[in-house]
Amino acid sequence: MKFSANLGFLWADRPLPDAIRAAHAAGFDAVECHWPYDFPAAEVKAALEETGLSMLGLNTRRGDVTAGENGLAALPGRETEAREAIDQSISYALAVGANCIHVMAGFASGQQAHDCFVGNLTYACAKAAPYDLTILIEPLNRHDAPGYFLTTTGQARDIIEKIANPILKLMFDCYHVQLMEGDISHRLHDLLPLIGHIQFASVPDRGPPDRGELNYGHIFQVIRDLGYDSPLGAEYKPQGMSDWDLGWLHDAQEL
Ligand SMILES: O=C(O)C(=O)[C@@H](O)CO
Ligand SMILES: [Mg+2]
Repeated sequence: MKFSANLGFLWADRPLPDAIRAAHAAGFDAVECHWPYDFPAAEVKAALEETGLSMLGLNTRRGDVTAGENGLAALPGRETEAREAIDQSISYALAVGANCIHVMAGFASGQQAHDCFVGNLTYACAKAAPYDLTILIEPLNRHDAPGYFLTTTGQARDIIEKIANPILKLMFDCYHVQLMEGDISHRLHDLLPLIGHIQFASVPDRGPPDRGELNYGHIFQVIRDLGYDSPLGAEYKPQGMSDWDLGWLHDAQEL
């Protein structure tokens, strides 16, 4: 199996080009990031070319982070900013050769927020379609992101089916799904046609996948047996030296 290092959490203390080099040295097959915009795309692209890794995905910017914002796309009245963020993410993705853009919804609720999110995602799909990019939406769990608009795979499925554009897909983050809904194996099976990317971390501490309440040895085999062969995103937060032991990676790459 193949694995992507999420550089929003792994080697996050380094400039993004150096984090890409570290992921390559550690044996990852690909990388992905959160918000790369502070780093010149040319430097990121050069590090990708030097290592041979591809950048799987990046997120739209969150808005006013100092005010606690976590995305703009479901915020009624903020459509102009949300669409600028989408445009920015597409430009950056094209500059570095990234495949997927995660359009972040933000903290909101209700029908107006739903309609706003659908409108902005429809815009994102129309803008991304000529470039063979995938637009992702990701349910986040209520412990880490209380008040976030998108929280369950059912809600994401409804939105994806309503927009009905094949480039709009689900980011299935096993960590968030376990915290909100559980039943990971059945959900992976049922949602497979809608899934554009899979991420993972231990539950509940968001550490490496070789501990916690989920058995990733089993889940990785379920994913493999489903015929899903894209790299899986290691999106976890190492907290101590032992969390940098990547034995799990080399074992899972043999599956
Ligand atoms: O938190 C996650 O999970 C992510 O995948 C981020 O990109 C969004 O906050
Ligand atoms: Mg995630």
